[in-house]
Amino acid sequence: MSAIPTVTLNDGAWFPELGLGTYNLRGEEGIAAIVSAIDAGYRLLDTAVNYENEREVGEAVRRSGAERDTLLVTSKIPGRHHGRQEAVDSIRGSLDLLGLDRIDLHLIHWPNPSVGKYVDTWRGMIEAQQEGLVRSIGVSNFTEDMLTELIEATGVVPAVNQVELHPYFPQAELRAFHATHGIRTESWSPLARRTELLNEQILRELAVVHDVTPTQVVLRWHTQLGSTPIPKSADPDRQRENADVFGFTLTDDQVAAISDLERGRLWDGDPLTHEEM
Ligand SMILES: NC(=O)C1=CN([C@@H]2O[C@H](COP(=O)(O)OP(=O)(O)OC[C@H]3O[C@@H](n4cnc5c(N)ncnc54)[C@H](OP(=O)(O)O)[C@@H]3O)[C@@H](O)[C@H]2O)C=CC1
Ligand SMILES: O=C(O)C(=O)[C@@H](O)[C@H](O)C(=O)CO
Repeated sequence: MSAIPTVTLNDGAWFPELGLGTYNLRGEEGIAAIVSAIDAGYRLLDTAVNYENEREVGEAVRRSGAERDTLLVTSKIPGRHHGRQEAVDSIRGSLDLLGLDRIDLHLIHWPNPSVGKYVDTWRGMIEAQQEGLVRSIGVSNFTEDMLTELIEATGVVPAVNQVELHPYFPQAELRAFHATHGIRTESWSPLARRTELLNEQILRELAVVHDVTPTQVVLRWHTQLGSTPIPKSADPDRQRENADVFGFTLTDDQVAAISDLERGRLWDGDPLTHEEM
């Protein structure tokens, strides 16, 4: 397997083209799963206050023996920590749990528009970045209008927007907006949480054409769209399979055929209404 390639974010930081989701990876089993992913070559680890596993992620970083600067840890501010000072305090809390002296990428987990504090939260993130608590700052589940509001209010463009994105919900318009503004797209639930997606006929056919698995076809589709997928797997074999997607290339027609699976969001994840405290 070749190394996972990287891109450069709008703040100059490096960022992998594929990472590991860690939702539900907890306890000793969770630590072992994260260490096995690092051993397999993963460099980007995605956690959040609300996953209640920041301690495990930090422990996995230490146990892996990998040089700290070769790893990139992402965490996220939950809705109940929205507000300028609350955001800085939340980041300090994440640093304590992780046991790290820096978070590489910090995101606002959900905009929670009914609370009306995401711009203040963003100002707190900017302060935390200036203090050196976090290297890069970004958001998750933000719409074009919300991104525009942050940029107009502060002049600081989020480095990343992590959103629901998979072949059933390719998010073409939002990705185009990101491209225009230099925001890196990151795909959550990139495998659509192993729903019926992996049995789709087109994915099975393309897997045969490229001598890979349907999962690898999906993950390559993400990277060719210019988005960083963060598949979660607790299984070392599936982790290796998921990271080994840079040795083949889908044609433009094949990318388009996968995008044709579009049918919309799969869960209650509309940023205009979803409240995640
Ligand atoms: N910002 C946000 O609001 C959100 C962020 N996220 C982030 O995105 C990450 C990924 O999303 P998630 O919802 O976990 O869903 P994924 O789309 O990554 O799917 C995970 C599921 O797929 C299975 N799986 C993984 N690899 C394979 C494979 N090669 N073959 C077959 N099955 C496989 C896993 O099982 P197994 O472990 O047994 O391999 C697990 O059941 C999360 O862990 C989290 O970090 C997720 C939701 C929202
Ligand atoms: O896993 C996450 O990061 C989440 O935010 C999830 O709770 C996500 O919001 C979800 O499952 C939406 O239905």
